[in-house]
Amino acid sequence: DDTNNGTVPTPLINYLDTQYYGEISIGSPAQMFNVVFDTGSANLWVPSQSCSPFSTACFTHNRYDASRSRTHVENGTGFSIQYASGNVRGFLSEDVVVVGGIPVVQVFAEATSLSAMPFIFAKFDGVLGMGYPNVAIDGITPVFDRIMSQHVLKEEVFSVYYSRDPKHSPGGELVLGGTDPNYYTGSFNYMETRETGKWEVTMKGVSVGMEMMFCAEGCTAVIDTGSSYITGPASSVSMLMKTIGAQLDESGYKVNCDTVKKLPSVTFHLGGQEYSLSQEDYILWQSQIEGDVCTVTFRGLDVPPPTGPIWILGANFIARYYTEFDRRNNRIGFATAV
Ligand SMILES: COCCCC[C@@](O)(c1ccccc1-c1ccccc1)[C@@H]1CCCN(C(=O)[C@H]2C[C@@H](N)[C@@H](O)C2)C1
Repeated sequence: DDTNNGTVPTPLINYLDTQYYGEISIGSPAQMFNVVFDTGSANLWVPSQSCSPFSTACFTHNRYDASRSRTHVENGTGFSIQYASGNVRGFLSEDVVVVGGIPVVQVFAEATSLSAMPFIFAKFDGVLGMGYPNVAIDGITPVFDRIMSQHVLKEEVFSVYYSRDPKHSPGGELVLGGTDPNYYTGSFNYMETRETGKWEVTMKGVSVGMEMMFCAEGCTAVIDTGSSYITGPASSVSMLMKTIGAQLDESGYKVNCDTVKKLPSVTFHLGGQEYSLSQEDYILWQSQIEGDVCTVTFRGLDVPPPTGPIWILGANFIARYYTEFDRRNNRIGFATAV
Protein backbone atom coordinates (compact mmCIF):
# COMPACT_ATOMS: atom_id res chain seq x y z
CA ASP A 1 0.00 0.00 0.00
CA ASP A 2 1.38 3.33 -1.05
CA THR A 3 0.73 4.89 2.37
CA ASN A 4 3.92 6.79 3.12
CA ASN A 5 4.32 8.94 0.01
CA GLY A 6 5.71 7.14 -2.98
CA THR A 7 7.39 4.33 -1.09
CA VAL A 8 6.15 0.87 -0.19
CA PRO A 9 7.69 -1.17 2.60
CA THR A 10 10.05 -3.91 1.40
CA PRO A 11 9.31 -7.23 3.14
CA LEU A 12 12.46 -9.12 4.12
CA ILE A 13 13.10 -12.84 4.30
CA ASN A 14 14.71 -14.15 7.49
CA TYR A 15 16.89 -17.19 6.87
CA LEU A 16 17.63 -18.89 10.19
CA ASP A 17 17.99 -15.55 12.01
CA THR A 18 21.36 -15.11 10.28
CA GLN A 19 20.57 -13.78 6.81
CA TYR A 20 17.95 -11.07 6.17
CA TYR A 21 17.31 -9.93 2.60
CA GLY A 22 14.67 -8.39 0.35
CA GLU A 23 13.82 -8.02 -3.33
CA ILE A 24 14.82 -5.21 -5.73
CA SER A 25 14.66 -5.03 -9.51
CA ILE A 26 17.30 -3.88 -12.00
CA GLY A 27 16.73 -3.16 -15.70
CA SER A 28 13.84 -2.91 -18.13
CA PRO A 29 12.11 -5.28 -18.21
CA ALA A 30 12.70 -5.85 -14.49
CA GLN A 31 15.25 -8.46 -13.47
CA MET A 32 14.61 -9.45 -9.80
CA PHE A 33 17.35 -9.87 -7.19
CA ASN A 34 17.45 -10.64 -3.46
CA VAL A 35 19.85 -8.31 -1.65
CA VAL A 36 21.05 -7.69 1.89
CA PHE A 37 20.35 -4.03 2.82
CA ASP A 38 23.69 -3.36 4.47
CA THR A 39 24.36 -0.24 6.58
CA GLY A 40 28.00 -1.38 6.86
CA SER A 41 28.77 -0.74 3.18
CA ALA A 42 27.63 1.69 0.49
CA ASN A 43 27.77 -0.08 -2.89
CA LEU A 44 25.23 -2.14 -4.81
CA TRP A 45 26.44 -5.30 -6.53
CA VAL A 46 24.68 -8.32 -8.00
CA PRO A 47 26.10 -11.37 -9.84
CA SER A 48 26.70 -10.82 -13.56
CA GLN A 49 25.48 -12.91 -16.51
CA SER A 50 29.09 -12.70 -17.68
CA CYS A 51 30.54 -14.30 -14.55
CA SER A 52 32.76 -17.30 -15.19
CA PRO A 53 30.90 -20.64 -15.03
CA PHE A 54 33.66 -21.80 -12.63
CA SER A 55 32.50 -19.23 -10.05
CA THR A 56 30.04 -21.55 -8.31
CA ALA A 57 28.73 -18.83 -6.00
CA CYS A 58 27.92 -16.74 -9.06
CA PHE A 59 26.35 -19.58 -10.97
CA THR A 60 23.93 -20.57 -8.21
CA HIS A 61 22.40 -17.08 -7.93
CA ASN A 62 20.32 -14.74 -10.09
CA ARG A 63 22.54 -12.91 -12.57
CA TYR A 64 22.06 -9.50 -14.25
CA ASP A 65 21.97 -9.71 -18.04
CA ALA A 66 22.81 -6.30 -19.56
CA SER A 67 21.86 -7.48 -23.04
CA ARG A 68 18.26 -8.04 -21.90
CA SER A 69 17.80 -4.52 -20.51
CA ARG A 70 16.88 -1.64 -22.80
CA THR A 71 17.84 0.89 -20.10
CA HIS A 72 21.33 -0.54 -19.55
CA VAL A 73 24.22 1.99 -19.91
CA GLU A 74 27.75 0.67 -20.41
CA ASN A 75 30.45 1.74 -17.93
CA GLY A 76 33.10 -0.99 -17.55
CA THR A 77 35.18 0.55 -14.74
CA GLY A 78 36.74 -2.16 -12.57
CA PHE A 79 35.26 -2.85 -9.12
CA SER A 80 36.33 -4.92 -6.13
CA ILE A 81 35.15 -5.00 -2.50
CA GLN A 82 36.60 -6.89 0.45
CA TYR A 83 34.46 -7.96 3.42
CA ALA A 84 35.53 -9.28 6.83
CA SER A 85 35.44 -12.58 5.00
CA GLY A 86 34.73 -12.84 1.32
CA ASN A 87 35.49 -10.63 -1.65
CA VAL A 88 33.73 -9.60 -4.84
CA ARG A 89 35.24 -8.45 -8.15
CA GLY A 90 33.57 -7.18 -11.31
CA PHE A 91 32.85 -4.07 -13.35
CA LEU A 92 30.45 -1.13 -13.18
CA SER A 93 27.22 -0.76 -15.15
CA GLU A 94 24.32 1.68 -14.97
CA ASP A 95 20.63 0.84 -15.11
CA VAL A 96 17.25 1.57 -13.49
CA VAL A 97 17.08 0.08 -9.98
CA VAL A 98 13.72 -0.10 -8.16
CA VAL A 99 13.79 -0.23 -4.33
CA GLY A 100 10.57 0.08 -2.28
CA GLY A 101 8.70 1.10 -5.42
CA ILE A 102 11.10 3.97 -6.17
CA PRO A 103 13.06 3.87 -9.48
CA VAL A 104 16.55 5.39 -9.58
CA VAL A 105 19.19 5.41 -12.33
CA GLN A 106 22.01 3.72 -10.46
CA VAL A 107 25.67 2.84 -11.02
CA PHE A 108 26.21 -0.63 -9.59
CA ALA A 109 28.71 -3.47 -9.94
CA GLU A 110 28.17 -6.62 -11.98
CA ALA A 111 30.07 -9.26 -10.02
CA THR A 112 32.08 -11.59 -12.27
CA SER A 113 33.84 -13.36 -9.43
CA LEU A 114 32.55 -14.10 -5.92
CA SER A 115 34.71 -15.93 -3.37
CA ALA A 116 33.17 -19.32 -2.76
CA MET A 117 33.49 -18.64 0.96
CA PRO A 118 31.10 -17.37 2.17
CA PHE A 119 28.93 -16.70 -0.89
CA ILE A 120 28.07 -20.35 -1.62
CA PHE A 121 26.12 -20.13 1.67
CA ALA A 122 24.35 -16.91 0.67
CA LYS A 123 20.59 -17.29 0.22
CA PHE A 124 20.60 -13.82 -1.38
CA ASP A 125 22.13 -12.70 -4.68
CA GLY A 126 23.86 -9.43 -3.83
CA VAL A 127 24.34 -6.54 -1.43
CA LEU A 128 22.74 -3.09 -1.46
CA GLY A 129 24.87 -0.80 0.69
CA MET A 130 22.85 1.65 2.85
CA GLY A 131 25.96 3.38 4.19
CA TYR A 132 27.08 7.00 3.71
CA PRO A 133 28.56 8.08 0.35
CA ASN A 134 32.06 8.53 1.78
CA VAL A 135 32.41 4.78 2.32
CA ALA A 136 31.31 4.03 -1.25
CA ILE A 137 33.96 2.39 -3.43
CA ASP A 138 34.82 4.24 -6.70
CA GLY A 139 33.00 7.30 -5.27
CA ILE A 140 29.68 5.96 -6.59
CA THR A 141 26.58 7.76 -5.26
CA PRO A 142 24.73 5.18 -3.13
CA VAL A 143 21.14 4.12 -3.85
CA PHE A 144 19.62 5.92 -0.83
CA ASP A 145 21.36 9.17 -1.79
CA ARG A 146 19.88 8.88 -5.32
CA ILE A 147 16.46 8.37 -3.73
CA MET A 148 16.87 11.36 -1.36
CA SER A 149 17.76 13.65 -4.29
CA GLN A 150 14.36 12.84 -5.84
CA HIS A 151 12.60 14.46 -2.83
CA VAL A 152 9.91 11.77 -2.71
CA LEU A 153 10.52 10.76 0.90
CA LYS A 154 8.44 12.27 3.73
CA GLU A 155 11.56 12.05 5.92
CA GLU A 156 15.15 11.36 4.87
CA VAL A 157 15.30 8.21 6.98
CA PHE A 158 15.02 4.47 6.54
CA SER A 159 14.03 1.90 9.16
CA VAL A 160 14.70 -1.78 9.65
CA TYR A 161 12.71 -4.53 11.37
CA TYR A 162 14.30 -7.99 11.69
CA SER A 163 12.04 -10.77 13.00
CA ARG A 164 13.48 -13.03 15.69
CA ASP A 165 11.62 -16.16 14.79
CA PRO A 166 12.10 -17.55 11.28
CA LYS A 167 8.54 -18.85 11.39
CA HIS A 168 7.09 -15.32 11.57
CA SER A 169 6.18 -13.72 8.28
CA PRO A 170 7.51 -11.37 7.06
CA GLY A 171 11.00 -12.12 8.26
CA GLY A 172 11.57 -8.39 8.43
CA GLU A 173 10.81 -5.08 6.75
CA LEU A 174 12.71 -2.12 5.29
CA VAL A 175 10.83 1.20 5.20
CA LEU A 176 12.20 4.10 3.13
CA GLY A 177 11.06 7.52 4.33
CA GLY A 178 9.71 6.62 7.75
CA THR A 179 9.09 3.91 10.35
CA ASP A 180 6.44 1.16 10.64
CA PRO A 181 4.55 1.32 13.97
CA ASN A 182 3.39 -2.26 13.41
CA TYR A 183 6.84 -3.43 14.42
CA TYR A 184 7.78 -1.39 17.49
CA THR A 185 6.27 -0.21 20.76
CA GLY A 186 7.02 2.88 22.83
CA SER A 187 9.06 5.81 21.62
CA PHE A 188 12.41 6.11 19.93
CA ASN A 189 15.60 7.02 21.75
CA TYR A 190 18.03 8.81 19.45
CA MET A 191 21.78 9.22 19.45
CA GLU A 192 24.03 11.22 17.12
CA THR A 193 26.27 9.31 14.75
CA ARG A 194 29.93 10.14 15.12
CA GLU A 195 30.95 12.66 12.48
CA THR A 196 32.75 9.93 10.54
CA GLY A 197 30.00 9.55 7.95
CA LYS A 198 29.31 5.99 9.10
CA TRP A 199 26.39 4.40 10.90
CA GLU A 200 28.31 4.32 14.15
CA VAL A 201 27.77 5.83 17.61
CA THR A 202 29.77 6.26 20.81
CA MET A 203 29.10 3.46 23.27
CA LYS A 204 29.57 4.13 26.99
CA GLY A 205 30.04 0.54 28.16
CA VAL A 206 29.07 -3.10 27.94
CA SER A 207 27.69 -4.81 31.05
CA VAL A 208 27.22 -8.51 31.76
CA GLY A 209 24.48 -9.00 34.33
CA MET A 210 24.89 -6.02 36.65
CA GLU A 211 28.65 -5.69 36.13
CA MET A 212 30.23 -3.22 33.65
CA MET A 213 32.88 -5.34 31.98
CA PHE A 214 34.01 -3.66 28.76
CA CYS A 215 34.33 -0.30 27.02
CA ALA A 216 34.07 1.49 30.38
CA GLU A 217 36.16 4.36 29.02
CA GLY A 218 33.92 4.57 25.92
CA CYS A 219 34.29 2.99 22.49
CA THR A 220 32.66 2.90 19.04
CA ALA A 221 29.60 0.82 18.15
CA VAL A 222 28.69 0.24 14.49
CA ILE A 223 24.96 -0.44 13.89
CA ASP A 224 25.23 -2.91 11.02
CA THR A 225 22.19 -4.41 9.29
CA GLY A 226 24.55 -6.52 7.16
CA SER A 227 26.10 -8.40 10.08
CA SER A 228 24.44 -11.53 11.42
CA TYR A 229 26.00 -11.31 14.86
CA ILE A 230 27.45 -8.95 17.43
CA THR A 231 31.22 -8.63 17.21
CA GLY A 232 33.59 -7.11 19.69
CA PRO A 233 37.34 -7.03 20.29
CA ALA A 234 38.50 -10.66 20.44
CA SER A 235 39.93 -10.32 23.95
CA SER A 236 36.70 -8.79 25.30
CA VAL A 237 34.48 -11.37 23.61
CA SER A 238 36.60 -14.28 24.81
CA MET A 239 36.37 -12.89 28.38
CA LEU A 240 32.60 -12.51 27.95
CA MET A 241 32.33 -16.09 26.69
CA LYS A 242 34.34 -17.40 29.63
CA THR A 243 31.92 -15.57 31.95
CA ILE A 244 28.93 -17.35 30.43
CA GLY A 245 30.74 -20.69 30.12
CA ALA A 246 30.80 -20.80 26.33
CA GLN A 247 33.33 -22.92 24.42
CA LEU A 248 34.79 -21.88 21.05
CA ASP A 249 34.60 -24.50 18.31
CA GLU A 250 35.11 -24.29 14.55
CA SER A 251 31.70 -22.71 13.96
CA GLY A 252 31.67 -20.23 16.85
CA TYR A 253 30.90 -20.13 20.57
CA LYS A 254 28.60 -22.81 21.98
CA VAL A 255 26.94 -23.26 25.37
CA ASN A 256 25.23 -26.26 26.89
CA CYS A 257 21.54 -25.70 26.13
CA ASP A 258 20.66 -26.72 29.69
CA THR A 259 22.42 -23.61 31.03
CA VAL A 260 20.70 -21.14 28.66
CA LYS A 261 17.89 -20.03 31.00
CA LYS A 262 20.41 -19.05 33.69
CA LEU A 263 22.62 -16.93 31.39
CA PRO A 264 23.05 -13.23 32.27
CA SER A 265 21.77 -10.42 30.07
CA VAL A 266 24.34 -8.40 28.10
CA THR A 267 23.69 -4.63 28.13
CA PHE A 268 24.98 -2.00 25.70
CA HIS A 269 25.02 1.56 27.04
CA LEU A 270 24.16 3.82 24.10
CA GLY A 271 22.96 7.43 24.04
CA GLY A 272 22.08 7.54 27.74
CA GLN A 273 19.97 4.38 27.49
CA GLU A 274 20.67 0.75 28.35
CA TYR A 275 19.95 -1.79 25.61
CA SER A 276 19.85 -5.28 27.10
CA LEU A 277 19.88 -8.56 25.28
CA SER A 278 18.58 -11.54 27.22
CA GLN A 279 19.65 -15.11 26.57
CA GLU A 280 16.90 -15.73 24.02
CA ASP A 281 18.12 -12.66 22.12
CA TYR A 282 21.72 -13.81 21.88
CA ILE A 283 21.45 -17.60 21.83
CA LEU A 284 20.68 -19.36 18.52
CA TRP A 285 18.96 -22.58 19.62
CA GLN A 286 19.05 -25.21 16.88
CA SER A 287 17.53 -28.67 17.30
CA GLN A 288 19.72 -31.05 15.37
CA ILE A 289 19.76 -34.81 14.94
CA GLU A 290 22.59 -35.29 17.37
CA GLY A 291 20.73 -33.08 19.90
CA ASP A 292 20.20 -29.36 20.50
CA VAL A 293 23.02 -26.96 19.69
CA CYS A 294 23.08 -23.55 21.39
CA THR A 295 25.27 -21.02 19.57
CA VAL A 296 26.15 -17.69 21.16
CA THR A 297 25.63 -14.99 18.51
CA PHE A 298 28.77 -13.06 19.48
CA ARG A 299 32.03 -13.22 17.55
CA GLY A 300 35.49 -11.83 18.27
CA LEU A 301 36.68 -9.47 15.54
CA ASP A 302 39.69 -7.19 15.89
CA VAL A 303 39.37 -4.15 13.62
CA PRO A 304 42.75 -2.38 13.45
CA PRO A 305 43.07 1.30 14.50
CA PRO A 306 42.16 4.00 13.56
CA THR A 307 38.75 2.42 12.76
CA GLY A 308 38.95 -0.07 15.62
CA PRO A 309 38.68 -1.23 18.25
CA ILE A 310 34.94 -1.39 17.66
CA TRP A 311 31.84 -3.34 18.56
CA ILE A 312 29.50 -4.22 15.68
CA LEU A 313 25.83 -4.57 16.64
CA GLY A 314 24.20 -6.74 13.97
CA ALA A 315 20.97 -8.60 13.27
CA ASN A 316 20.52 -10.11 16.73
CA PHE A 317 20.60 -6.59 18.25
CA ILE A 318 18.35 -5.06 15.57
CA ALA A 319 15.84 -7.91 16.02
CA ARG A 320 15.34 -6.73 19.61
CA TYR A 321 15.59 -2.98 18.92
CA TYR A 322 13.75 -1.62 15.86
CA THR A 323 16.21 0.79 14.23
CA GLU A 324 15.68 4.10 12.41
CA PHE A 325 18.62 5.44 10.39
CA ASP A 326 18.19 9.21 10.04
CA ARG A 327 20.31 10.84 7.29
CA ARG A 328 18.65 14.25 7.75
CA ASN A 329 19.81 14.56 11.36
CA ASN A 330 22.74 12.13 11.25
CA ARG A 331 21.33 10.10 14.13
CA ILE A 332 20.13 6.58 14.90
CA GLY A 333 16.93 5.82 16.81
CA PHE A 334 16.02 2.64 18.68
CA ALA A 335 12.58 1.50 19.83
CA THR A 336 11.59 -1.83 21.35
CA ALA A 337 10.72 -4.24 18.52
CA VAL A 338 7.50 -6.23 18.85
C1 LIG B 1 21.64 -9.70 8.33
O1 LIG B 1 21.98 -10.44 7.15
C2 LIG B 1 23.37 -10.47 7.05
C3 LIG B 1 23.80 -11.19 5.76
C4 LIG B 1 24.83 -12.25 6.13
C5 LIG B 1 26.21 -11.59 6.33
C6 LIG B 1 27.29 -12.68 6.37
O2 LIG B 1 27.08 -13.38 7.61
C7 LIG B 1 27.18 -13.66 5.20
C8 LIG B 1 26.79 -14.94 5.49
C9 LIG B 1 26.68 -15.90 4.47
C10 LIG B 1 26.96 -15.56 3.14
C11 LIG B 1 27.37 -14.25 2.85
C12 LIG B 1 27.47 -13.28 3.84
C13 LIG B 1 27.86 -11.94 3.40
C14 LIG B 1 29.19 -11.68 3.04
C15 LIG B 1 29.55 -10.41 2.59
C16 LIG B 1 28.58 -9.41 2.43
C17 LIG B 1 27.24 -9.68 2.80
C18 LIG B 1 26.88 -10.94 3.25
C19 LIG B 1 28.73 -12.10 6.42
C20 LIG B 1 29.76 -13.21 6.61
C21 LIG B 1 31.17 -12.60 6.60
C22 LIG B 1 31.32 -11.53 7.68
N1 LIG B 1 30.26 -10.55 7.44
C23 LIG B 1 30.55 -9.31 6.92
O3 LIG B 1 31.69 -8.89 6.73
C24 LIG B 1 29.40 -8.39 6.58
C25 LIG B 1 29.38 -7.11 7.42
C26 LIG B 1 28.40 -6.28 6.63
N2 LIG B 1 28.54 -4.86 6.91
C27 LIG B 1 28.66 -6.59 5.17
O4 LIG B 1 29.33 -5.49 4.57
C28 LIG B 1 29.53 -7.83 5.16
C29 LIG B 1 28.88 -11.11 7.57
